[in-house]
Amino acid sequence: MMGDETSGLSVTIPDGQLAAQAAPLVDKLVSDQIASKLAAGDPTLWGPEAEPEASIRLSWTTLHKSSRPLIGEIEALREELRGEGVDRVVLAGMGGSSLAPEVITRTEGVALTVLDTTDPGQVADALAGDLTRTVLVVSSKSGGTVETDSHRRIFAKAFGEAGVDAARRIIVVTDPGSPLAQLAENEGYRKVFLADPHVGGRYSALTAFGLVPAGLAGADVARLLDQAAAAAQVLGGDDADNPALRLAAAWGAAHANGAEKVVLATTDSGGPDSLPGFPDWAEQLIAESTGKQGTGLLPVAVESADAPGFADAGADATPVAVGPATGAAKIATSGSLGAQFLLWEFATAIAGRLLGINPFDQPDVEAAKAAARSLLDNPAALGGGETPSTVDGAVEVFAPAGVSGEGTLTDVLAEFLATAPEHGYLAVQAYLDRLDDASASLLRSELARRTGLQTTFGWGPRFLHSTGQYHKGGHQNGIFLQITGAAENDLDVPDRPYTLGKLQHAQALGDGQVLTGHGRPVLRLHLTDRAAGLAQLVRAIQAIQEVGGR
Ligand SMILES: O=P(O)(O)OC[C@H]1O[C@](O)(CO)[C@@H](O)[C@@H]1O
Repeated sequence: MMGDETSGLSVTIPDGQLAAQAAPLVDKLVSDQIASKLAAGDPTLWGPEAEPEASIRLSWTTLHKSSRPLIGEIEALREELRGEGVDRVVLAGMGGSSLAPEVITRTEGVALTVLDTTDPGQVADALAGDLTRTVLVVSSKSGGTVETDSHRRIFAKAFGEAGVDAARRIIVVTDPGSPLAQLAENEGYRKVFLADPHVGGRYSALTAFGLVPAGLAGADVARLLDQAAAAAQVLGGDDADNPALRLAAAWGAAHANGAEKVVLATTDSGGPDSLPGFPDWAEQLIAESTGKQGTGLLPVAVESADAPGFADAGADATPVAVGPATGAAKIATSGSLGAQFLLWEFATAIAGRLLGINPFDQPDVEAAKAAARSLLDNPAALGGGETPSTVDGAVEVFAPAGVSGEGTLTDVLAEFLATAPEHGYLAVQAYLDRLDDASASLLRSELARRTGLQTTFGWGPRFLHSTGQYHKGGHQNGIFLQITGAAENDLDVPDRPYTLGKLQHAQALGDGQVLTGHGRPVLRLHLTDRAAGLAQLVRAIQAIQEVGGR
């Protein structure tokens, strides 16, 4: 039964100029009946080339109905597990297989341990929790994602060592017929939830990928579907007030004016409509959907509406508030989480039409995976062959061509940052532990403030399944600061010829190679002591006086 949720959805465009530029685009979308056609699953909206993919990717518009039967199954399993004293949920999944459950559980204040990392320390911390009370949800649409498979192997072994029957503690979410579905059957895993294969990973928030881990952790996932159901009624309407048409048109108009970055901040922090972490989810949706063929929208998730990048956004960026329109916001969206999931999905798919790209493929993601694989196959290329151009304290410098990489860390950074083109961007990519090395994320605002560049921050390899597509496929005006760190205690991946630390290192070097192949500058800073190196890095950034005359 449906709840009595109203969508409460709205998109406001406080910037008068942007609103005026978006209005004719909205009118055109209305007269072309794009909203109703999208809601009805019309695969022709993105042109003939995109049609084959679109025809198997549009079931997300009706998940508020088709996912309903899942709720009872999830609740029954949750009760069964609780009855056995199992109340700690660990989720192994990358990108679309973990970002939605993370934002759902954060919004509801429910505990979920998310593993979307290859950092040995972070995985070891998750293993150190009480395994007798733990259930592992292994989520992978393709069933072949190396990070997720590694987590499964490591946990299966650890359960066994703790005297826990691993097969009873592993729940799988995957697509029908995937290698993981087969493996789960062979291993006798407790339960397999098969998701709708006609929904891509980044549109899968309301499929089993979003609902199972969040529901097992205790989130009210039925309410989420009620919220989406109320929103669906509004979002499928060919009406100039349709919030998805307004959002897509505003992005499209801004992009046409050279503002290809959308800066995302939640602005109702702690309030009744607070959606903590929503920008991290939206980041994948927007970047993987639109960042291709040299165009796209670069999402820049920032700390708050007061943060550099949002408060002082220049002509190349549009600040978007998730929540009330505060400060410099040029666009603001509000509504419940279930409603906003659907709003942003509709808006992103429609923006894809305005930008002339297929919003359902991710043509450049595979390149980094292949580069990492080939490095793992050739261990000599991974280990120690490179010589740093400089070592400053706990930081080894590996500079790109054209940057001397000499002098102090501050000199190196200033020289590197000066390579950014006007209205380019800086991507900070930290292959570290996002809990123990959390202070690394502070580098984003420090660098944005000093450079005036739109600056993204991503944990590696998590961002490879999110903004990674855009960095290779989108507007080619980024510069890349990679941070890697020594792994104090590495972890073996059972029955694999590599450790987690080696995999993490290969992922960083592999993605660096691919970016370099695209002609992008990549500076890698390797921290031989993580805490000391991070502290040193903050001080070095604070000492930067001037970057390329900015
Ligand atoms: O669910 P899977 O198949 O493990 O993939 C995880 C993520 O990896 C990507 O394919 C990109 O690498 C995403 O689109 C997806 O959400």
